[in-house]
Amino acid sequence: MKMRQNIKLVTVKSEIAAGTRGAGLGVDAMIVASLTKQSSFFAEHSIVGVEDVNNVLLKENRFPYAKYADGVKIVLDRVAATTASVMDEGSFPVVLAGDHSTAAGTISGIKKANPEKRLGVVWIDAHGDLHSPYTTPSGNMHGMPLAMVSGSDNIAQQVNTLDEETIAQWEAIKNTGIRGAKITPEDIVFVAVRDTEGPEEVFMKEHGIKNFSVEEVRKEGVKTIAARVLERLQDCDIIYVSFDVDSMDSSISMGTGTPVANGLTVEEAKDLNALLVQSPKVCAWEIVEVNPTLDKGNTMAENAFDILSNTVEVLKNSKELAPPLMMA
Ligand SMILES: NC(=[NH2+])NCCC[C@H](N)C(=O)O
Ligand SMILES: [Mn+2]
Repeated sequence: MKMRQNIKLVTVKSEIAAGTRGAGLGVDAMIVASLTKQSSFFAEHSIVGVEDVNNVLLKENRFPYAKYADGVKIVLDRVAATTASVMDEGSFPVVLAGDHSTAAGTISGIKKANPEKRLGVVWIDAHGDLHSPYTTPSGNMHGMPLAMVSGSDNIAQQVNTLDEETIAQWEAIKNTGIRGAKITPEDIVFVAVRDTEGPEEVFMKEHGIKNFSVEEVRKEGVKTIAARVLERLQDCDIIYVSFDVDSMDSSISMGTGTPVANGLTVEEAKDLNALLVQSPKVCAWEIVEVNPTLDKGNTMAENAFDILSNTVEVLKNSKELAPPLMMA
């Protein structure tokens, strides 16, 4: 069975790790966008839904430096289990999620299904999402997925003092899917990152994490950048691409929780994702952080849906590794 002929949409309407409310509505906003565009995309692909625990937002948060960590752990476990089983059955996971913390669940699931494989990550985002509870400026766990999966506390850059319970939650989160780190920081490549804090910057430097800036993308062209991204991950066996819509410019749409100026255009983001998924090593793709409650009209979701449907179309028509991935 060919994975790419068997796309599985994994929907995760979770928003508890974002600081602003509404990202949980992002998936439905993309479905609305597909209807506006009279597309049958959501009828053409099978969908598996991961249940959220957004009701925890009605309760008091107990972890100031890892907000709703116990709820985040529940969602990550579910996303990891679903991603692993989608891959085990020979399907290709396309994850549509609310806040970006879910990416840690996806990565954990990929690694669970492919424990012997070296996994590389392409992170297209305005943010580095490399914080731990020890360094976070906000306590919002959507700023932490890459630390979760690389097992990084970044203690050298510690700014927050944690209580025992927060430490226990964080340790549990780092062991999602399989025990310990799923990736090494050296196997992360950033595109369009332009809003980072000191501890993240030190960490990036320490581990030689390359960011292809928006300026570089514009100067060298999307095609060259896609090739350079993949070249940096050439020693990885499989690759996961994570697309945060805040990688795009905030003047196009404010429909995301943490918008940042000077981002990618919709066309650049669309072309970049399409070029990346043509690599046979790409084994999962994710789109996150659409928040229609912050938008004018449904602009962000409409752009996100264009990128989603185009990426899936290109995926289906491109070569993949010989199945099963374990043997490749
Ligand atoms: N996935 C995201 N939108 N992340 C935004 C993170 C912003 C900031 N670095 C923080 O940790 O609070
Ligand atoms: Mn992000």
